[in-house]
Amino acid sequence: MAQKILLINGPNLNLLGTREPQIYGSTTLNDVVKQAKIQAAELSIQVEAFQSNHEGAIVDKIQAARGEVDGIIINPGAFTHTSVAIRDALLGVGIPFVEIHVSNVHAREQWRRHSYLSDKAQAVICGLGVFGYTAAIEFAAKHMKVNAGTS
Ligand SMILES: O=C(O)[C@]1(O)C=C(c2cccc(Sc3ccccc3)c2)[C@@H](O)[C@H](O)C1
Repeated sequence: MAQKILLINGPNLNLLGTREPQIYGSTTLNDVVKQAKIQAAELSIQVEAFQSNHEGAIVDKIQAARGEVDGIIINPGAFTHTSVAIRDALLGVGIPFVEIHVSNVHAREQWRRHSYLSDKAQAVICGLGVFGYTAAIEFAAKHMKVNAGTS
């Protein structure tokens, strides 16, 4: 039974690879998603990718994933540090999730060190650059349960 993972990227990540390469690298989000899907397919995992600059759209996507996916990989971007709504949506649907950050948020501004999600995440990956997405897919393949609703 193939696993299905929802990959969510938050605000401004559509600009990944186009600006601030010294912090976020030069790989575009499109390339990250392409690579994630190739890697996942080799692990018999289907990846659905979603990016939005809007908090409510991310909440709606998480709610719609209930019973549909076995796990969520989320880079919330700036919403990491602000969004109780995304926290509540993730807790509400009960889908295990991995929080990922391209940069090492703990080596940056103080305010980036707080996440509204980390204490509820299965894992938090940060500072690995876009390899963090690769690591997250590998983790998901091994640790995210197959949801009965996705048979
Ligand atoms: O490191 C991350 O992946 C992070 O989640 C990603 C972020 C992020 C995502 C996209 C853009 C930007 S800032 C930016 C804006 C335009 C062009 C390039 C970078 C920050 C930060 O808001 C977070 O604090 C950290």
